Amino acid sequence: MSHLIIKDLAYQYNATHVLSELNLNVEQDEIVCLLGASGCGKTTTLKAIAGILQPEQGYMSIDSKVVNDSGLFVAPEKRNIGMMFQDYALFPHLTVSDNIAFGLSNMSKAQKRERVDEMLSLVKLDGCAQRYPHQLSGGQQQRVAIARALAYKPSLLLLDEPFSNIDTQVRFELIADIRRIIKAQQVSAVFVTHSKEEAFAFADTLAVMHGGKIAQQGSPEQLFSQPNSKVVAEFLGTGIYLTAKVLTPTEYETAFGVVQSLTASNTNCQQGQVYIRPHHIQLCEAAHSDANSLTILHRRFIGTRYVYRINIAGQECEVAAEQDRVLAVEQPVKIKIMPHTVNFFHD
Ligand SMILES: Nc1ncnc2c1ncn2[C@@H]1O[C@H](COP(=O)(O)OP(=O)(O)OP(=O)(O)O)[C@@H](O)[C@H]1O
Repeated sequence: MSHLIIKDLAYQYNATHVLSELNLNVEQDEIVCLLGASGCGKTTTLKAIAGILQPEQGYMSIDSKVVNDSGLFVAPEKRNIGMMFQDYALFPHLTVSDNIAFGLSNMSKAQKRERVDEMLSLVKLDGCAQRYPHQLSGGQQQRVAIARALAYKPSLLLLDEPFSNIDTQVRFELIADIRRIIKAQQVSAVFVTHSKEEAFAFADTLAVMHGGKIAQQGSPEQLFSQPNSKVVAEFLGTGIYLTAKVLTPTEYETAFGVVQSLTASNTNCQQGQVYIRPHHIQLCEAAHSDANSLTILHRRFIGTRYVYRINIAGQECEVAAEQDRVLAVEQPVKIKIMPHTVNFFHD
């Protein structure tokens, strides 16, 4: 049985539908990331889960307890949810220790101290109990925020862009740490970001939102290699579309040769488009310029190698060259599409 179940959720702001027919499942101990373009409804979904917003319709249960249904709405404070937001939201006038203890009611002083010490050790801030938030780095403040959110053992944790204020250099270290902390506490979590890199690093499962719904939910690998729509394919990474004719379940004819797929498609369509990601395209030198060759528009050094900007079928993309060869701008080149699990979308 899933820990969080959302069925057919709808919400509107001032008669504008923001969420409609939204379905989402979060398993016990699972971290699900809501991912999507700005304004697609991620924060609204979190607020609906928290009970800060009352949905127009829909069913929702948390840990087998129904919190939303027709004629039923459970108040936020009765949902046993922990929250963590991008701006830390720590109380500036309280010490780290008092911030963590803030939500702990119905506990003796000794129990509170024990729980705070346990949380400080979990987030590796043992020596910082008496400091104030302004005496901590951004990453340390987020560790306090997660300690506070987890201190009263919530049933579900909601995180809204918790890493967006953190310096890029330490961000991925913090992401790995907070993931470890959440896993150690065996709590289910819903995390919101617009960064797919953060989503890949933090979540077990991604749920890509589009048009107020979940367009697809699955593992990062599944969504990246088998997107169910162009929206999901494009959101998870750049690529180009090539007009394609289905020759066999594993072969697609394009203007750049036959593209081999490593998995068989079960489409009945003959005609459509294949979405090719840059890392499946290889550039090779062309002896001379002809109708089938392309031209390098720009060359960029990225530390370990060069990437080249070319225009393929009217779409610009950056691709790597064969082996370690260095190619020149305006040099004629050909492309080779490597065999891979091809994403085919019918017309
Ligand atoms: N209080 C509000 N009143 C009216 N419209 C709102 C309100 N809050 C959000 N919206 C609108 O609802 C839509 C969804 O907003 P939401 O904040 O959920 O998106 P989001 O996916 O979290 O975006 P972002 O990634 O930019 O934070 C947007 O079009 C937004 O302008």
